[in-house]
Amino acid sequence: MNEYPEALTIAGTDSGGGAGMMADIKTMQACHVFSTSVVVGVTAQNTIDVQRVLPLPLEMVDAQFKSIADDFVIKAAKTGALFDAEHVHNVAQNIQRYSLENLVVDPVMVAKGGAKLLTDDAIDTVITELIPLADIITPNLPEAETIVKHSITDRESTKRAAKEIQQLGAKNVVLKGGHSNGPKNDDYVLLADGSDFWMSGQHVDSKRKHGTGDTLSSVMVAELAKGHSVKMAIQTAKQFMNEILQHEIHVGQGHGPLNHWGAENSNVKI
Ligand SMILES: Nc1ncnc2c1ncn2[C@@H]1O[C@H](COP(=O)(O)OP(=O)(O)O)[C@@H](O)[C@H]1O
Ligand SMILES: Cc1ncc(COP(=O)(O)OP(=O)(O)O)c(N)n1
Repeated sequence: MNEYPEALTIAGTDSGGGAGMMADIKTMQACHVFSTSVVVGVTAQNTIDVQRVLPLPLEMVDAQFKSIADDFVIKAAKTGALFDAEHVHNVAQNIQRYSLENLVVDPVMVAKGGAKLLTDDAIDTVITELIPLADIITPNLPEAETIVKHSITDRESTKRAAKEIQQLGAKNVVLKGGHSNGPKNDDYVLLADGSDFWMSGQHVDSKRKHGTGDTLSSVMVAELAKGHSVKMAIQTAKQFMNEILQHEIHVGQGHGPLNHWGAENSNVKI
């Protein structure tokens, strides 16, 4: 009988199948990890835009956490879009109630099309309640700027921001460079022991990048669930991203989804 580690995504759905929880589940499947899910909210979304957002009642979120805790052995988990302060608070409480370990926090704020997936007044709750629980946090550049409340313009300010986010309580910080304007897509990593490094990625000029952040953080969750180190999980995630960006699929008319099969016959060890 095959055994697969069990992991959890706590996030919102994307009806278009490219981002959010759908990207998480597809990624973990590609990494040979079994993904369970707590749906925090539902979006009506496609590759063009987000048309509607509906956070679920808190008691339904609680019920899903309980269902999972009653049955599964969750080795690693991640958070994605959490929508508002009430839901961020609820999720932080449930993570502690069920002692979820190996937590990757993707502090999703805005979708690529510009739709808000976190209200402005929820930022403080993310900072005070969720970030301190994170084993790894994976902000993109605008999210990191919102958290540290200053702009990030170069490598020095990137490093300073990562340090500030670590001081808020996240053990390891991956500051993603996908929104930088340069020819490179380097991500900066600051580990719990204070060591740091840059992960490089050649810029891929593509419209089909919907769900990049979800996919990157989900590989980390999958690799942590297998028992790999934080450093290895982060490096594998970047290799996976670099690989699948080379293998576009043509779905939808707007910002198309990534190809989660794209690393199948590659050298990426998943
Ligand atoms: N055009 C691109 N070429 C290469 N790598 C990219 C590109 N866009 C994003 N990435 C990589 O994808 C991952 C997700 O980054 P980013 O797009 O910044 O996150 P988010 O989806 O949360 O905004 C990072 O590792 C980033 O470097
Ligand atoms: C429901 C939902 N969650 C998260 C996102 C954003 O995902 P991300 O990986 O940052 O991808 P882009 O939207 O930036 O392509 C989402 N859109 N929907």
